[in-house]
Amino acid sequence: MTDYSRGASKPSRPRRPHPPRRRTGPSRPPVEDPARLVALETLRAVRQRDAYANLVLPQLLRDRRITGRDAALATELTYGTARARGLLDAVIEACSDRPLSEVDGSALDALRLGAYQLLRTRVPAHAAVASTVDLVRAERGSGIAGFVNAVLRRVAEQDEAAWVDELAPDPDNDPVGNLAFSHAHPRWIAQAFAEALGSRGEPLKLALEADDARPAVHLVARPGEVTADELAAMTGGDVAPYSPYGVHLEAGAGDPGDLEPVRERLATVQDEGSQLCALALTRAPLEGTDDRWLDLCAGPGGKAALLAALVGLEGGELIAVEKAPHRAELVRKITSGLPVTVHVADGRETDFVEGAFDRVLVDAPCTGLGALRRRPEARWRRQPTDVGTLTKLQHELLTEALRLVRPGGVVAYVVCSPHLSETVGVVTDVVRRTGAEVLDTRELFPGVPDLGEGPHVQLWPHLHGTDAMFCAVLRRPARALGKDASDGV
Ligand SMILES: C[S@@+](CC[C@H](N)C(=O)[O-])C[C@H]1O[C@@H](n2cnc3c(N)ncnc32)[C@H](O)[C@@H]1O
Repeated sequence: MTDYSRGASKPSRPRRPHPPRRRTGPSRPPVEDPARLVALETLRAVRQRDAYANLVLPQLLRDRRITGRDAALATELTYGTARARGLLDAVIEACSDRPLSEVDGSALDALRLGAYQLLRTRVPAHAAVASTVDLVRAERGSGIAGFVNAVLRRVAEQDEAAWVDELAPDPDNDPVGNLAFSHAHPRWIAQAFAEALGSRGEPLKLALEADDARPAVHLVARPGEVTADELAAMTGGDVAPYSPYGVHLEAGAGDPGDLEPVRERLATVQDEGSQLCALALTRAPLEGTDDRWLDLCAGPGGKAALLAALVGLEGGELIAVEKAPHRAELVRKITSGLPVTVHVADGRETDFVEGAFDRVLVDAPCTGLGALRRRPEARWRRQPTDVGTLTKLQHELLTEALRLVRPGGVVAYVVCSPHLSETVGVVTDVVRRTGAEVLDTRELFPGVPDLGEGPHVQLWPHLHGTDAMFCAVLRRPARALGKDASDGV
């Protein structure tokens, strides 16, 4: 039974709270709860200035020298709250006497943080409520604190499953809506997953569940510098199941940037799915020259570093193109010492001559729906209207890649999204326009199970433990490209 110690009375539906008031009384001692304070500040930055939680939080932790258990708690609370926002908001609204749009922004941040602890952590209910209310009181005074207290007490009356039963769409009438609600995904994203999986049942449930869990950190060992076995021994991680260069660290194992092999640039953080897609490009059989590779959308450079290390072992070179100057700088940094030339340019309008490259990677800008585990607030920020703009750019970049690769050369088209418009839709249309040959990409993912009917590869967190990366490998035919090839879309 919920413990309402700290002298609180039985929870009841909140009455209309007082308007925000400036504190006028004697100043209160600062709240000694560094983990929840940085969580709250990060959630505020996400709400107020569209910040990225996974950039703001690590910086705050460093600035305040928060480490160990406090850092782990702050990370769990911040990312968990940001991920579950839609579900939390529905419960908060059901417990409040007003629509969320009328709730003070900082009260809403605190309510989300408190509701997350109540519904999705083992923090005792009284501690979740009291610690959240204390933070609000210290910052905003007792009027808003009273409102937050009252709402959280109502939230605490039921567990997550009971709230889902009460508030989620009926599973018989709207199975996708029901799963979306209970796994804290916007409906349109759950629908996109359902279409890619061909399922509104168990596979969709497993995919959403995996997408809602905290992901393990994956490292990639730099080829020629260290093996995956050595890297695993150095970091205490496990050798990855599919990538010969991959190592998995335990979820929440601390900041991987602090690990010696990462500091020494023997390894970098990279999802195993990304490693496999970059490797698929290198594994496609090729006749003739094979020493000039192109990465057409290179920033921040994870795949460029892996490709450059591999082509460098054979005496070749990688050309990396990136449109955003600051991201091109990141590519320069991560690939320094490797045979790479970085160009700041639009990949659709480079100066390269037609057919200049043997292999080309198009790791195209995308919705990122396949990496929602790693970008906690992204699912609530992305809009269905983003898809159309991106697919146009994806078409144009893939078409240009097929022009820049030599006849007989190969292009890997990769997106971190399972959305069919960004994946099969783009590839099918470009293949139709250009006459490019579609390779059975599954053969370029040796040892990886559950790759479906092909010819393209769609990875999934629940099947492969990777981000939901899509990869299609195409070959430029020896004859001229289709007449529409240079028209784009
Ligand atoms: C999915 S990210 C690439 C990730 C990268 N390959 C890696 O593994 O680190 C897509 C990149 O394409 C860049 N980009 C967007 N539009 C572009 C364009 N027209 N030409 C070249 N790069 C572009 C974005 O700035 C972004 O850095």
